[in-house]
Amino acid sequence: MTIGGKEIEVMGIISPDDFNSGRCFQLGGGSSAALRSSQAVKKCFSNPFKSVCKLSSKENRQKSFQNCKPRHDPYAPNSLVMPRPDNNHQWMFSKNCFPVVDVVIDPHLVFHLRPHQKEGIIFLYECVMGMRVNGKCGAILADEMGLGKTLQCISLIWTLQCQGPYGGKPVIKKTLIVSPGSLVNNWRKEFQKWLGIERIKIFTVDQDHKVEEFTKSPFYSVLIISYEMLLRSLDQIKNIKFDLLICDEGHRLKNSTIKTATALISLACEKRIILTGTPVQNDLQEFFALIDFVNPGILGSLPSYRKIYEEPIIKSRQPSASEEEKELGERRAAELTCLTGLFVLRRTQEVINKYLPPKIENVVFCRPGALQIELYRKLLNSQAVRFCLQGLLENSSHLICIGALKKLCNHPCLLFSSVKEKECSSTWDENEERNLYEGLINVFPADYNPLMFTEEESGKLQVLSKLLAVIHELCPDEKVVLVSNYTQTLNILQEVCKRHGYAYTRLDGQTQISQRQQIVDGFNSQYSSDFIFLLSSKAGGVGLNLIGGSHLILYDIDWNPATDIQAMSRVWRDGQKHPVHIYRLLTTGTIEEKIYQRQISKQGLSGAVVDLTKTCDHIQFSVEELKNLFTLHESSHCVTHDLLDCECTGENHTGDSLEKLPVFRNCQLGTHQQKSDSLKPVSMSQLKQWKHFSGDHLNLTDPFLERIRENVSFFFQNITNQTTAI
Ligand SMILES: Nc1ncnc2c1ncn2[C@@H]1O[C@H](COP(=O)(O)OP(=O)(O)OP(=O)(O)O)[C@@H](O)[C@H]1O
Ligand SMILES: [Mg+2]
Repeated sequence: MTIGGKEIEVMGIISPDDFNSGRCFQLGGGSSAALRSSQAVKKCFSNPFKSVCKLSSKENRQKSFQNCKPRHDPYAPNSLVMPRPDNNHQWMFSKNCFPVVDVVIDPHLVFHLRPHQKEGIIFLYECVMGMRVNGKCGAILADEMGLGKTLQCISLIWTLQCQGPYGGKPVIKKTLIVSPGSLVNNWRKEFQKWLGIERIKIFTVDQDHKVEEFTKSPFYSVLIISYEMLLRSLDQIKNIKFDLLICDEGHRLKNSTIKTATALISLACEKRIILTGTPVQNDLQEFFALIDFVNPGILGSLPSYRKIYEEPIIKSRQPSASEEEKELGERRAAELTCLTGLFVLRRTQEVINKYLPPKIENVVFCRPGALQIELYRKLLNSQAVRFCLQGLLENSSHLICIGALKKLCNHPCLLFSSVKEKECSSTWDENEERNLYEGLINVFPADYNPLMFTEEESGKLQVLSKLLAVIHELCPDEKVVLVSNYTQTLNILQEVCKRHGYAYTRLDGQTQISQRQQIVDGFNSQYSSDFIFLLSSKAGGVGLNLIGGSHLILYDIDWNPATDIQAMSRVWRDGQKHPVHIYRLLTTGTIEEKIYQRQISKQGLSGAVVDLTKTCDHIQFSVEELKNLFTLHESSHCVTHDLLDCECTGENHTGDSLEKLPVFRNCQLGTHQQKSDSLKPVSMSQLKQWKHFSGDHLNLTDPFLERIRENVSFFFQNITNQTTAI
């Protein structure tokens, strides 16, 4: 037949089943199962006599086979033995027909491993050995935060470096680990923690230790480098033959056009592992980039992936989708999950809950101070806000208004400084900030000095100050991690520490990368005298272990729930000895409550909001939404509670424990594989199940909350691992 001027010949018929699942489009046109190495494999022709001839001397052959013993006893109790390769794998990879030898994880490591880590190591081993997907050696380990992805990788590296299934010959010689700058030394520490300093020689790149040193020395087998440094040393790195590449916090590779991604893609190494605590399936395009990075070509080209998977899946989710479209989308999503599930592994925090102490999570609604309320009203009445609500201003002007309100919630002195700064700026006259700040200065006392700020001026600061005092008094051995998104706010918090004489340490974007681990270690050490760790969530939210602290206070809220949840996970981790107390401070009735509601409502969960790189700039607001954002609720104890349709009057509503309720993730691949996922914020209905009470409630059993109740209008509380709660 002729279609569009082209002559077409029908060569065969695709079964509806193969078409609907999308299998007919995959490599070789077979089923996805054909990708598994256990199925028929293609192997380039090689001379079948070559290897036999080489070993033709019986003596030689026997000699070399005699040495082929497992490095550790596979039959010892509790031994962790890797799966043996099947016949096809042996046919593909066994050089010189060496006998198959058991690969056994070092018992020294096995002793420490949690069950999920043992499974994870087997999974990684099978992936990088090409035993799960024929001819592909990549994996994504997307376990939630704190599950010990580092230890799983270290176990893999140590094993592959000393052992292999064919004649016991090591599989890898050199490994490249790329991580965010602040985690480079954490990797070094973890290597030392689990393997000591003798077993494996690792090299970390920094200002004083250049890649050349690694290249010249035969001792080192592992190179750890930050993403930034990698770009600078790419030429040298390209000249080194790495056998294994690990990208920590690798979700940053989700955009294949950014420099770091193109640099890493250009490396020849085919055994590639991405580590990330962030769910990877929230955006189908980004998902493709990550999958294509670890296993290039497995999903075909980007245009064909779009046509076969992305478009039908997205179409099927539209309310207007026909039954047929829905069915096709679901089948394609199922096929994609099935295919990628072979080399993507994600376990949730629940698997380590039982090893962790109780976690007491509080959302604390702080009453704003009088000056805050007055300034808030003034800002809402400004011309800039009014123009925003009429849709009259430029696209981004609402962001300026939101920024000002958020600053005010943290402390009025921050707003004062911004106004003063702008007054001096040359662009002030044309700037819409002028419309926003007009007349604001008059609300401040005439002699207002931002450096002499008081705690009473900010509801949250007052609560914070009391909270620190009660922790210091009741738990003198315990420490606090104090988190903010803003350096300026951290300055204020630091000043509060100084005024009260609390010893503190600080990590923010300006902290030298080389010093970061030292600061973290200092704080975690039992000998440290620091009481407070001031942390910028943008600089240190991901990957850090701050188990020295058992109280974590989130001073401000981010649009992106993932930023907050990442920060909150820094203390409730393996190794934590004390019950963990988390306090999330919000100013009652203000924009902070609105942002919180957005985090936990359906709307906030749409799209890829659980992605750390997404900021407020990505959010589109309708005029209706802006109206809601720019409203101050002065008479409510808690607007969030008002929205819950809860019948209680704030009289200690003891909800069910959150643990009983499933928490669902927002996964673009559909509902069929949704699982509990703690990176996703609680939903409105789950929050309703939390214990909650107004600040006026009489019987507060929590001594910490008791001390701050005067400035608090409402609390929500949830305890995880309550059975062991102290
Ligand atoms: N089996 C174990 N026993 C005791 N401690 C462990 C074990 N596994 C990991 N840890 C410790 O738990 C902490 C968290 O581990 P790690 O930093 O590897 O988490 P992660 O999965 O990379 O989390 P994130 O996504 O936040 O980076 C580390 O201090 C690590 O030493
Ligand atoms: Mg990590």
